[in-house]
Amino acid sequence: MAVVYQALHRRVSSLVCRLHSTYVRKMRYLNELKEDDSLCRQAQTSGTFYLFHNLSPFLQKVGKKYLVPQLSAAEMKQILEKFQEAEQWIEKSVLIGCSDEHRPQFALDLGALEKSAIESELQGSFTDLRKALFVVDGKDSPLLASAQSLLRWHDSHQYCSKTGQPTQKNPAGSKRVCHASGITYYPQMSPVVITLVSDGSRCLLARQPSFPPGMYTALSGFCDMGENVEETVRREVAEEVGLEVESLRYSGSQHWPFPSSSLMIACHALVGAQRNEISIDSLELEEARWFGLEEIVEGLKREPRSSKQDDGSFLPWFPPKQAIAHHLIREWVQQQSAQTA
Ligand SMILES: NC(=O)c1ccc[n+]([C@@H]2O[C@H](COP(=O)([O-])OP(=O)(O)OC[C@H]3O[C@@H](n4cnc5c(N)ncnc54)[C@H](O)[C@@H]3O)[C@@H](O)[C@H]2O)c1
Ligand SMILES: [Mg+2]
Repeated sequence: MAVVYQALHRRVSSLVCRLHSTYVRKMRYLNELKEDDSLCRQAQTSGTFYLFHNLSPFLQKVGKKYLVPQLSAAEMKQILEKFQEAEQWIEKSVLIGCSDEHRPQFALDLGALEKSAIESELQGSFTDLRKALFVVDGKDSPLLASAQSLLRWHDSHQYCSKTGQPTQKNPAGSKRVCHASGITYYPQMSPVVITLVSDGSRCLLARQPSFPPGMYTALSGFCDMGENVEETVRREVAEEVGLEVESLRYSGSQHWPFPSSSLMIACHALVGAQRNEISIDSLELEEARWFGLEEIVEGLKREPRSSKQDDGSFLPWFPPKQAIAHHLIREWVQQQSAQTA
């Protein structure tokens, strides 16, 4: 009876869904896959798979382009049959999206297999995510970033933190359950604010000692428990550069996979033009300083490689367009240019 009811429910849902836009249908379908384990198991057999090896995504270089191949379940089966360690591989996959035609997309980490053997079988290479995000087509970057974050979360949540017993993932990978304690764990992200501080005519960028030479970016910091976004912005700016924010404006947000999974919340903040003396927290920052419009415009044109000078020093350059810091800096340029026009 339950099976008949479920089938009927799906049929009614699909009829209702046809009345909705492609986007709404897609989101409803993905949600169903997360909630309905048998539907998700079926979907695995008709889905496509993005591959990772110890969290590095699989890429194929074709000419000058780096492609992110998606393999069908049949192709996966054919390849993985050759590897003993790959038994029950499909159960380890996690749902990461679906095409407009409702072909589900999964991600799978093949870290249990020998990397070079699987690379030669697949004719491509597993590439560090920090490199991969910046060489693949723009539409593939967010997918790789969120897939890696989800795979990382599963890898580090295999045991219940209360009982120490193994946790089990659902087929979609949208949660893990400890059957001993009954606790359900959901994938987690850390909220982080990123703030471009301006004093009205200049903006403030900083460097941490671990940054590549010459790179400056906006101030960032993890939200503390109980804080709202405004409080984190004010605290981080006070802690890191000793300034008091007078007003702030939300700009946008981005999922960021480094060092694990963060939700970057980007804001513009204003400090008083008379109260703009920087005093840096030298435990976190190596340098922080004000940049004028011209210097920012020049810096945006520069690439890391072209920033090195003959004497070995580096001219300032800023994060690439894949990072939300880049958009904050561009927005500031537009705003300043409009003011001075
Ligand atoms: N996408 C972008 O444009 C962009 C730009 C700048 C920074 N970021 C990201 O923002 C993140 C945070 O910036 P930050 O390093 O200046 O933060 P931060 O100023 O809060 O300092 C980091 C320190 O905070 C502590 N901390 C508190 N909660 C933490 C948590 N949940 N996870 C890890 N550490 C925690 C740790 O001691 C850590 O060393 C960085 O990891 C970086 O990857 C992204
Ligand atoms: Mg910081």
